[in-house]
Amino acid sequence: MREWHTTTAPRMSASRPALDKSEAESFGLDNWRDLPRAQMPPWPDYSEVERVCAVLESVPSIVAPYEVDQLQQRLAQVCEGKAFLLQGGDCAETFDDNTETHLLANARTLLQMAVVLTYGASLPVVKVSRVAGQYTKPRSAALDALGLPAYRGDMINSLEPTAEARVADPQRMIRAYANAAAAMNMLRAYLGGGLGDLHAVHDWNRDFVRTSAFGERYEAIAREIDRALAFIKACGMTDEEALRTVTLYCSHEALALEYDRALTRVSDGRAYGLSGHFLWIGERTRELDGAHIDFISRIANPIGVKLGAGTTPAYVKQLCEMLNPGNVPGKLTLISRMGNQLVRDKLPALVEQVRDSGAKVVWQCDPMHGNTHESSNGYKTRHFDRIVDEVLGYFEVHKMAGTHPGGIHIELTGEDVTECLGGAQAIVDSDLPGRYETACDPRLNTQQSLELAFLVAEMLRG
Ligand SMILES: O=C[C@H](O)[C@H](O)COP(=O)(O)O
Ligand SMILES: C=C(OP(=O)(O)O)C(=O)O
Repeated sequence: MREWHTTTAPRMSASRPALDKSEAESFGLDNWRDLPRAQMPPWPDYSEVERVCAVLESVPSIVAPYEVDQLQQRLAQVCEGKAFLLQGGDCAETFDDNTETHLLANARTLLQMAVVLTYGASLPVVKVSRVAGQYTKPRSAALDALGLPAYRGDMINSLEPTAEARVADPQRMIRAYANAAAAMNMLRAYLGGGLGDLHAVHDWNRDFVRTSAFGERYEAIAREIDRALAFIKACGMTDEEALRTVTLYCSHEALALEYDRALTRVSDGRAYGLSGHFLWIGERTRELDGAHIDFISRIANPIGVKLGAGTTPAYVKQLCEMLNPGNVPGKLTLISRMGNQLVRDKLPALVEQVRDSGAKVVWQCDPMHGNTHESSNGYKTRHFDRIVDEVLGYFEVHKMAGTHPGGIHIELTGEDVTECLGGAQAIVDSDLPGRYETACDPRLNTQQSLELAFLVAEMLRG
């Protein structure tokens, strides 16, 4: 817990499922069931869903309430302009890729980006991974290009292109829970054991340092960190524990509401969605009178909502009132994803509305989802230049408004994939088939992610 050491012990009371229907009702935890619901998984047999949920209601949760509260406090720092939020990970986690290698590679990439941002911008960085639950995907169309039911994430159906594999299977929620629990268990073990140890920043990616133009810049930062560590040690000020350990929070889109509801627990008189620390609602499911916004309004977690280019100031006003009636800093994150061509036109009115109303929000930029196109050879891709340009536009808008550009939200992987174009490796259309491995949308690879971190650190300094 490098950045925010506290002397007060966290609250450790255990959480439990709602005692009965009336307690659940008092929190409104099931109101969403009677509301219109976009992107409903096409469950063939709802009684099977209910049986699965009964199991999930009694299992240990993925995260603990005190961690959720702690994240909200850290996001309050972001809200006040004293920290930066870095969120990233796979577009869609898969059961097959839930391996030690993949999880560590993704975590390392996020931690490296955080080092670049922390050092480059002299700001604490709150690190949130898209992990341990990012198993559902909203889709634009019910059928895919082959005419099969669309893949909706491993929690719902299988990517395998057969009609049988694409049937929504409630048992997959149990597998998603087991995979999420295993992922968190492993990440906690490695993070506690020194995965993010600042003394080892040189070792995190020797290949990257050897092969990338940005490797030398990264190594230069690592050398400076070494010197700074030697200095504070010489002054007798080293808090070894703070330098060795790091907190990485987990997050996912709250899309399959049955899953997130079944993992909701009560603690100290509040209902927590303990399937993850941070849950967000996507662009396709954010209707104010819809099921998703209702469910997320009932839980005590810090929450986010994606905002596309069609979002109006009136919508944002209502959203803030509904999701953060107490105007608590760190509770609500607004994630703009407008595309580089629209961010400068559409975001200012939203930022000004929020600023003028006094609503306390964390602003975050997702420069991925508004910048997707099809390559000449038929791959869903994104160009690095457009991603950078959207982040630039987002910084410009906040500079004009005098508000804090609180964070970024990225789809990335620590693998050397070829899914997004451009960057220092100058990936072009014909490179895409080389390692195009995503289950849904294209992710930045390690080099592109670090390159972006350097550019964002410069924007934050500027
Ligand atoms: O990750 C976001 C969405 O799930 C994804 O962009 C939807 O993709 P589609 O338009 O191919 O359905
Ligand atoms: C689906 C996602 O984004 P959006 O809702 O912004 O399209 C996502 O982040 O996975």
